[in-house]
Amino acid sequence: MTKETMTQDSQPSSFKRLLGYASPHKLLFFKAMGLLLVATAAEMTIPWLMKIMLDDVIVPGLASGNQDWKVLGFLCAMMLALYAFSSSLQYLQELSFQQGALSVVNDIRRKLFGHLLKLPIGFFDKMPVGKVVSRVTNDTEAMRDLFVSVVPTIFQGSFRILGIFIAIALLDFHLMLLSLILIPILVSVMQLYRRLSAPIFDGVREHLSDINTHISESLQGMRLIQAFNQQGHNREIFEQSNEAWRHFRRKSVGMDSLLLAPFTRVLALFATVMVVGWFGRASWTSVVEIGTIYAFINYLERFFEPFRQLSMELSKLQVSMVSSERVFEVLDETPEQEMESGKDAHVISQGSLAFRNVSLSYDGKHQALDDISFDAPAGKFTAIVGHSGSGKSSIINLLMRFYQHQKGEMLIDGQLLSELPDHQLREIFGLVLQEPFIFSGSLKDNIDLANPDIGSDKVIDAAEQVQASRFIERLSDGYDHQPGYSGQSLSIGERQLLAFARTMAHDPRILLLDEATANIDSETETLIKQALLNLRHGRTTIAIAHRLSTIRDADQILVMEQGKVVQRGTHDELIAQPGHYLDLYLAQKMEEEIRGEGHRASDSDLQAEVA
Ligand SMILES: Nc1ncnc2c1ncn2[C@@H]1O[C@H](COP(=O)(O)OP(=O)(O)OP(=O)(O)O)[C@@H](O)[C@H]1O
Repeated sequence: MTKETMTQDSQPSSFKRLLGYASPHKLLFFKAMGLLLVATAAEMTIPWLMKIMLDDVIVPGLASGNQDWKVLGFLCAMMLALYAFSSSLQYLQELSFQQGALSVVNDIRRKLFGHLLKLPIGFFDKMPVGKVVSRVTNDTEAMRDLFVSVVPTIFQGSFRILGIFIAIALLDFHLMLLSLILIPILVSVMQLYRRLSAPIFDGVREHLSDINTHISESLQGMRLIQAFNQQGHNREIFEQSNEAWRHFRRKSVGMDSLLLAPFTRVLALFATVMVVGWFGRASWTSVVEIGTIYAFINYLERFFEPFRQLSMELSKLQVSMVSSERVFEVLDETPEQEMESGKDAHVISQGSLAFRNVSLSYDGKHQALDDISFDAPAGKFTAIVGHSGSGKSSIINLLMRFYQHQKGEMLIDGQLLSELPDHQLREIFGLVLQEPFIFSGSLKDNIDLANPDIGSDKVIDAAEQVQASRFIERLSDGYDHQPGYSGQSLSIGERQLLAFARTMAHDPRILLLDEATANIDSETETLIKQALLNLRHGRTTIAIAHRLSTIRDADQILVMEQGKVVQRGTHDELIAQPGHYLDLYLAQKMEEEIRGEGHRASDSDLQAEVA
């Protein structure tokens, strides 16, 4: 199915679905529609009063030379009062529609964000941050228009058209029948507009979201852009997206002004000619009252007004339908298969882990993990090393249930890991990422993560145990310090220590560490090493290690290569045999020597150790 046909076919169901979101606020919408009906009825009565004033008061008064000023004044006052009444109700109905629409958008945004939080990590691999942001903000905002202007206009327009037909029928039934031919013509043009404009509006939204993606990526990578002198290149990419957006937007404006507005004007002219012709023919046989002609022309003008308004709303309708589809597309993504939170937690007393013939492929083609088996005994330190892309992080991804493996099984204390409810799984594992993420909020907020079981004492205790308290207490506002967006006011080492404190405070049974590769000064490095020792104490630990110097004390080291475990043993065992580990070890030693860090192991030490 092409995108175009998909957009066409899915619109009615999106429309229905969107209306479904209005149902919790139906009272507000019914109130708004009631007000709109009364306001429109009051407004529609004005030409009829005018007809009465002309035909029954003014014309007879002119003929008899005796105007009835009292009735004339009364009718004028009635018309003014009706006009004021209808205008006030119009204001109130707009207010109610706006309130209803804001509530609907609020509900959709809440649902969308809640849904995003449950989506598997794989979804975010496919969809860039900017696009996701665009769906939660711009697209939901565009959906608001549907309730604020499209639905009220359709409703009011239909009511007006019906009222006008009744009024015209009362004035001249045959002419009403003749006017009916205008309806299928107008409806067909609107259909044509809908078909032609859907892909154009889709293009507008798509390019807008490309612009957002590009802006958000550039802002996140601003340091790199400036450091690599990429400003010009970035501006070019941005200008391309912006130009593409302008192209589609211009097309959409062209559609509005070319197709709809002139067409309704031509049709209105044709209708006026038809009416004049009709009355011209009628006046040969009967005397037509001037008020009737006035009312007729007035109603006929009003007849085109709803179509003109509807045609203007059609573009908004298209935008909101396209936006709704984009929002529903995200809502229809299957959330991570959630193990029921009510399900009984398993008893995990030891925290031993085992992989049995586990395989994982992210894309169905390339094996990231290929038939992996190992045991990580309770309370012991298991380190994983290997070249970049060998599959180290994939092991952590599977344990945290960020991705689903295709073969094999993972066990925790001899029970299937897949049977553990989500909430228990995430409590058991403490994850420390290579690049610690710092949320906006205070240092305390970043340690307790709003967990009600973690009080201030526990926060301070955790920070002390991993030695983060040293830098925190040096700050004038201590634990209340706001480290800024992504923790920018903290050094890399401080961010690491803060992440350790966070994990320590949550007291997990099993630690999953992705060791930081960033260069930190030797004082911070010593601090971090000590903090890690404290953090690992009494916990099963699986650590991805990039620097072999940090894993000499590991109880076992798994060496990975192209998704397989190719060697396993302790540091001493592994450097005593040829293989990947020894190669890695020698390469790193050499690198340290070259960087002048060889004071820890001179050439002769190295050779002695290897021998
Ligand atoms: N989200 C993903 N989608 C598709 N492929 C992925 C994804 N994550 C990793 N891969 C691929 O799976 C393989 C193993 O990646 P993994 O991240 O586990 O390696 P790693 O040893 O941790 O590498 P590094 O040390 O560079 O972090 C690589 O070929 C990688 O390109």
